[in-house]
Amino acid sequence: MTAVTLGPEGTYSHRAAQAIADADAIDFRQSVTSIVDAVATGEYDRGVIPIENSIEGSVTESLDALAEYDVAVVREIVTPIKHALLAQGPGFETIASHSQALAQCRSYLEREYPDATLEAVASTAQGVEFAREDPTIAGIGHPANADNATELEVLAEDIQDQDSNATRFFAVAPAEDRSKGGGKTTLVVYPNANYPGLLLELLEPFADRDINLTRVESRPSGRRLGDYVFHVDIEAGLYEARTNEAIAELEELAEKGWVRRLGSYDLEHVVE
Ligand SMILES: O=C(O)C(=O)C[C@]1(C(=O)O)C=C[C@@H](O)C=C1
Repeated sequence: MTAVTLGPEGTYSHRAAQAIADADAIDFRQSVTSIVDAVATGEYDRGVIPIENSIEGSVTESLDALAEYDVAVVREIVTPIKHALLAQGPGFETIASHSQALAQCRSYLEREYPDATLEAVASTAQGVEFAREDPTIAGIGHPANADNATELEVLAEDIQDQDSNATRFFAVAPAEDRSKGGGKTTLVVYPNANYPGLLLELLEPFADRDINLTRVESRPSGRRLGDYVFHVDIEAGLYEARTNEAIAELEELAEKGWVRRLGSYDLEHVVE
């Protein structure tokens, strides 16, 4: 199986991807959208993208790509995120990392490096690569990025603002690999409507059947201000009658828009 994820080598996405693919069968792209695109077109069997972080919340580019492309979600992977500060030495002026990582270390950076320039780059490993090439740049990423790299020092470890920092990833697959088996299901709903109680009505079919929601996110539809697409994760599989009944009701409520079943899947924790 070939997989594609956010590169270069050494990103957290890369670490998560190793839960579903052999290390030598993983390729890299520079953005989440290009990963989802490469899976939707069948270029890869699987893609691994970050969805949500326990400190910083949704990875909005991923949600928007899931709403735009016809792909399946086939696995959820949760990993702890332990950030280190990596540089050639203490004389750096700029700290480069993924915007999510910079945000997850906000308090540490304000306290320890209030004068440093923060630069958002495509991924944590990309920032570390810049630090490897330039002594005025430090990167934030997994400490293993410094292994076998004589030019890089780990200046500080565990710099994230909460010890419990963790990120949830989805393994995405071509639409035909969509599965009904698994304890969770992801749906994307575009009601194309706006009236008092709409969101309450959309969620009631699940409450009525005792189906627990584990995530509800709204994203702008991009069509007009105040018009939303909802991302809903439920603790039930598409193999269950109650799930299909709830979705049938949801489809009636969203008759002017659409409901997409991204598939059912199981959760995997990656410890390191
Ligand atoms: O830059 C990386 O290492 C990534 O895999 C991306 C990403 C993210 O988008 O949230 C993944 C996990 C961490 O939360 C920080 C960054």
